[in-house]
Amino acid sequence: MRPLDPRLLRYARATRTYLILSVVLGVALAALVVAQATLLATGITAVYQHGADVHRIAPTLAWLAAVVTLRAAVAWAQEVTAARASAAVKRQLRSRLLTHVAALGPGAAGGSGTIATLATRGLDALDAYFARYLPQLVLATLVPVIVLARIAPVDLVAAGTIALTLPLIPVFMALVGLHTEAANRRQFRLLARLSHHFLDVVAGLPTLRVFGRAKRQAGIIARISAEQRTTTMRTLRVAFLSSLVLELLATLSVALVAVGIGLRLLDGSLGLATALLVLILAPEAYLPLRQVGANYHASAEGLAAATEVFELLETPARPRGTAPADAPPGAPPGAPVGVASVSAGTVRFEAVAVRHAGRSTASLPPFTATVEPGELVALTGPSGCGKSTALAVLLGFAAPTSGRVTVGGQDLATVDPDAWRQRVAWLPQRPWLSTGTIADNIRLGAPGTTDAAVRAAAEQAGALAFIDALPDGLSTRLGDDGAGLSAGQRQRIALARVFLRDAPLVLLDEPTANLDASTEAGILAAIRAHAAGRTVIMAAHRPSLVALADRVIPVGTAATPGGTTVTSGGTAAIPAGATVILAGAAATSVDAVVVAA
Ligand SMILES: Nc1ncnc2c1ncn2[C@@H]1O[C@H](COP(=O)(O)OP(=O)(O)OP(=O)(O)O)[C@@H](O)[C@H]1O
Repeated sequence: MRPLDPRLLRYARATRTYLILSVVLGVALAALVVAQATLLATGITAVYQHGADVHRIAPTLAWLAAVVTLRAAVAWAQEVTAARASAAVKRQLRSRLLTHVAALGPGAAGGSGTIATLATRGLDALDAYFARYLPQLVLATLVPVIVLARIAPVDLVAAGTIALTLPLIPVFMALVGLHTEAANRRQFRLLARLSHHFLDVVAGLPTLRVFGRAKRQAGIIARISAEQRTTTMRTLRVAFLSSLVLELLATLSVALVAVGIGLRLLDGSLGLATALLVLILAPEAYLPLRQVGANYHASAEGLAAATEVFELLETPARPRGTAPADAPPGAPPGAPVGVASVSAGTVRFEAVAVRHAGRSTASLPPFTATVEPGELVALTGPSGCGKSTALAVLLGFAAPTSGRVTVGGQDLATVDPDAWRQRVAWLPQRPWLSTGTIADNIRLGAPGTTDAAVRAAAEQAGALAFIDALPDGLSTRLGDDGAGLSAGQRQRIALARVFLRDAPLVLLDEPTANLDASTEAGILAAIRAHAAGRTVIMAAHRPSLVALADRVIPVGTAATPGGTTVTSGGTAAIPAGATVILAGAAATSVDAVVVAA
């Protein structure tokens, strides 16, 4: 483990200021240590030689009191800057982590449990690194140099002894460090795995209980916990042993200096004041190095977590939102491209294919389609053919492996994804609701809208009747992910969210999947009304939903370029010898296939 990971300076600017302050305070502290030792040696020698003459030693005592007070003040300043720096660094790293995880998109960042552990407990462990390890590291480089500079002119032998023995401590520390870095990372990974698994089990507890697997999961958690305990104990063992070795080394070194001084005092080749000065200063030279060793282990966990954060930050997000090198003149490479021109344009999938990492087959086979502004289209096809994936590409959650999507003639890959998403409203297949009130949930995509508008959107989505029946109406607080609502109710709240957001492009993934026929009829009419002046693309299975569309676009095998798409309610002439594939929901809405002689 490097004592100071340069990435910490890059990703957390607060580190830089803190390091500069630490060095300034470190120099002040080292100078005060030397001053204190000098004053002590002078004072003790004066008392020894002239007796306790208050007048003679009063100035020394006054200076000593001043130095001690100053030393305390510098130590206090060190603590305060360390605590502030630690808080600032954690805030900067957390915010970068969350922004980057959002940019990576769903499922791309190693699991929610891992990220939650990293962002909370993991980064919190950086406190020890900033508050204890880094200041000591700065002192460990400054104090020995300043102490040696003070001792060398008065006692070269002692200075030589210290200079020879001091490097042994960092050498041993490096040896120990080689061993502990891997152990600490392993320990942290185990902790992240434990959190991830725990979160997963808690979320799936009802299912696990019904299928009789809850005990087994408890067993797995117990096993991971035991592994984590063993690793922690191993790390602690190394920590304690290395502290012992470092203490021993420092004590022996000071003893060596002391014996040398004693012998030279006896034969009269060394004065009492000098001997005292060296004796007081020698342990101070070793102290910060010993402290670095002792604090190394406490801080290693935080640094291991920070390393994991850096690795995550260095996972490249999809290159969306930046202009490619061959962008048209006026758009410098890497510059985000505005969305004004693309917001209301034609959406064109040009042979867009998606293959997720680790999958042998394409999630979306080459898909070509054009959706004109103001159209309401249904993407149809058998389950798993790639309808949701096509929507994910439009949302910027999945990157095309080949082909491209253009909106208003502009490649979506060159558009700033956040700005683009502001023009989009989305109803996912499994809508997510946050803890908070129903009104907060509906307002998610349109913050600041009035209560009346929220009510109107809820009514449009057929949700107002059941919301009003709840004790607190729109102010009813929901549990985790909408706990306390039925699937159909959750869906309608999510739909109200879409209706409230005034977006020119609306993406709906099976918007009526969980609704009964009569509720569905109302929702279909509401979708139709909302579609006026907007482009709506729906992933659809149900015939009623497919029938609502102006046009049906098959996804998957039927969507071969050059094929014939039959508009809802229309007819098509199919050339002789052509293969006819009636895919998914489209097949159910075909009234007749007449084969001409
Ligand atoms: N994040 C992912 N990682 C790996 N494979 C994925 C991922 N998302 C989807 N797939 C795969 O891509 C294929 C298409 O999935 P998609 O959800 O787009 O289908 P769909 O047509 O919307 O299906 P349904 O009608 O059942 O909702 C599936 O085989 C699925 O397993």
